[in-house]
Amino acid sequence: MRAGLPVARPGMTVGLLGGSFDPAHEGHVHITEEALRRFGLDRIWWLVSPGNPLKAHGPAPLAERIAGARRIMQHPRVEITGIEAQLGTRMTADTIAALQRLYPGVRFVWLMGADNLVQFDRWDRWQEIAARVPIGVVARPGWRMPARFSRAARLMWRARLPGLRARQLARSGTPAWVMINLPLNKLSSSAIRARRPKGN
Ligand SMILES: Nc1ncnc2c1ncn2[C@@H]1O[C@H](COP(=O)(O)OP(=O)(O)OP(=O)(O)O)[C@@H](O)[C@H]1O
Ligand SMILES: O=C(O)c1ccc[n+]([C@@H]2O[C@H](COP(=O)([O-])O)[C@@H](O)[C@H]2O)c1
Repeated sequence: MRAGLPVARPGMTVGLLGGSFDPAHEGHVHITEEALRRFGLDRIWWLVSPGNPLKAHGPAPLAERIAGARRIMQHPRVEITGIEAQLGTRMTADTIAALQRLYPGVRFVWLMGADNLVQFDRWDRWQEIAARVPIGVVARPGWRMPARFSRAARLMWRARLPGLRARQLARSGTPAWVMINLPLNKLSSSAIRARRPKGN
């Protein structure tokens, strides 16, 4: 195990929530707590990303975003990490491949809000991601239907599990994905940034 990386034993189920977290907010906390429970995960690791490859403008400095995430998300089974910066990966497919090499026997699940499923087919090697790990999608206000009818969802339709089987997701063969409905939370980082006084 590389120094500074979180610990996980073979057999454990670990959800990965990647994001800019610029800044982290209660919506992230809410989906994390729900995902732990609804997908029956042992751990969730937040992967605070060096920067979304599809976004033109870089986010706030990584250390600042990690510190903000640690202030808001405090849970014994949740770890806030800068794994992608540590591993030198930027594309999710590379991050997952590296984690699977580093943690043999750990069952990873990729977590995302429904808005991310809508653009998932534009991610680098997205089908490789779906072949590597099951995917847990959580509903987000305004995005449930666009996600359901997205290109990625259509192409992966046969791999979809019904919501009632969400707890089996981590132990399912791939490709497998499920979209769960939660009490919705309207918060977003962009709305928080838009409310900030200019220059902050
Ligand atoms: N309120 C929410 N409900 C459901 N999913 C959410 C919510 N907020 C964030 N997510 C999900 O959390 C992950 C990380 O989100 P991210 O850091 O991009 O925050 P964001 O609020 O979506 O930011 P931005 O508004 O800048 O796009 C993504 O998969 C996103 O879909
Ligand atoms: O690998 C890709 O091509 C890719 C394209 C867009 C987004 N992602 C990942 O999706 C996660 C959510 O990104 P964001 O910026 O919407 O918070 C984050 O982990 C990004 O690295 C990954």
